[in-house]
Amino acid sequence: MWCEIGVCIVAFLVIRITHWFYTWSNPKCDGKLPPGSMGLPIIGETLQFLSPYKVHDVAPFLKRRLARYGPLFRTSLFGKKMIVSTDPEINYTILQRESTNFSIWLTDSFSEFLGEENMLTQHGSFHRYMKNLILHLVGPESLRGRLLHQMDEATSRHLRSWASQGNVNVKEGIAEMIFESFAKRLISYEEKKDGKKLLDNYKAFMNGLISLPVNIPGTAFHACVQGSKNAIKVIADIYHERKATKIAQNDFLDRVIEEVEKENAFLNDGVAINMLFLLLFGAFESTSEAITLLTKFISDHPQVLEELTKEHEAILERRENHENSGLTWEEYKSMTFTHMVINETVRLANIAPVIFRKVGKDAEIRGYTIPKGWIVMVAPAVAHLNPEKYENPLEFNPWRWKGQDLHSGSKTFMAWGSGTRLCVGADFAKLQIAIFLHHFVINYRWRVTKGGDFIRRPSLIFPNGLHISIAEKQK
Ligand code: HEM
Repeated sequence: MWCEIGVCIVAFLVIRITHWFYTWSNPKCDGKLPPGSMGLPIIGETLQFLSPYKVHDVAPFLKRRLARYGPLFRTSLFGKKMIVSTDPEINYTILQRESTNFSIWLTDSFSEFLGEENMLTQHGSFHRYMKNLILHLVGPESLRGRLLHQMDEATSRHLRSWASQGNVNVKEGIAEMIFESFAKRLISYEEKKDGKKLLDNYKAFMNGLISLPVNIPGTAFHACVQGSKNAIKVIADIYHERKATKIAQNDFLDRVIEEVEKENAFLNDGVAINMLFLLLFGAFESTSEAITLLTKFISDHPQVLEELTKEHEAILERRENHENSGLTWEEYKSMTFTHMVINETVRLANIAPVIFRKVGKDAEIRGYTIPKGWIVMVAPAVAHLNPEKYENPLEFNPWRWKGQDLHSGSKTFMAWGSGTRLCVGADFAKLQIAIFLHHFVINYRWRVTKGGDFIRRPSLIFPNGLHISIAEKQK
């Protein structure tokens, strides 16, 4: 009898598990789902998606499914049901329809600590208000005014210090440089003086940002959550102290507190602190990745370095007072080849290789249903590396941008995003890259000594940094 009961239990379990597998693999939908595979229950195809590769090419995960299912397919990643779009038209439509059908979605690592009160998940008038507020910090007016001068001074000072050391890891050196000047401008934080390890906590946060959401000590996800909590705590302490003491520091935090204290204020303490945290993260990590990759590219392509040097030396020659005057906005705007190099770098870097949106209501696209509650993963990197749009797409060739509009995106160039969520820091990042190049190519001799290899998961990682030897040019 026990034996029969045992057989019944096993049979029951087999049926339940088979049923579970079946319903997982064939999700219900009022319409026709795009083709694809949901992978294993819960983990879906996350491990395949995160498996590292070493070329600036379309991720093998996407390539294989694109070949098998076409540009729109279903899968499951990070425990969520997903539709992946690699098609530029569909990507564009989805990113334009933010707030109506497709709202922003953050991986569990992000939302775990940001909660509901964060600027990224805001919509409509509140989102527009936040964007305008941030533009006071990094918009063209601010860049043309104080920031250009501050960034110019900080960059030239850091490069001099690199040269006095003789060697530097560009990835770390640039990240520290941008972190230092941006944290100062944002909340008057100085790592050396305040010593609260804000930068280290950011690094822990970034390392686990795209990882399986397993919050157990020892996992990247756990370190990520801890790092973000610690970083937010440092920022919150600075915020509350400033609010209590009311001692103005002439930084962005003064402005934020002014907004919070307005009658009927849009902004509250929680959103303000999260915004400061996100801005500092956005500012230094992405821009330092772009500059590191760019340094590697120009080291591998001497003719690009030569053309850049010509452009920047010509700027100096046109200046009336060579020695003392810093870079001007007009000079920056005249850097046509530099902007071609920046576009080519961000096209290949694919710093944001995928962008996520949550589906608010069922949508029909090309005869398929994108069901409410699912996540859409837009992959602009596929268009950036499409040979039909970019000849020899894996080649670093800034000249391909000649004669093209260098300052706006398109369906096949979305390195800065598209639609209402277009990167608010794009002008800041481009200016920082241009200022770096200006000093780097005019004043220094340098060569790569170590590192420069990268992996993608699919975000860009430099496991060994990029080390250069550097010395001032003899004039
Ligand atoms: C090379 C550098 C950078 C790249 C490639 C980049 C790329 C992007 C992309 C693709 C988006 C759109 C995300 C989406 O649609 O969900 C975005 C949004 C954003 N970026 Fe950047 N970014 C860079 C630098 C910066 C900098 C320097 C800052 C801050 C100073 C910044 C702040 C932001 C913010 C706050 C958003 C959200 C905008 C919104 O929700 O409306 N980014 N960025």
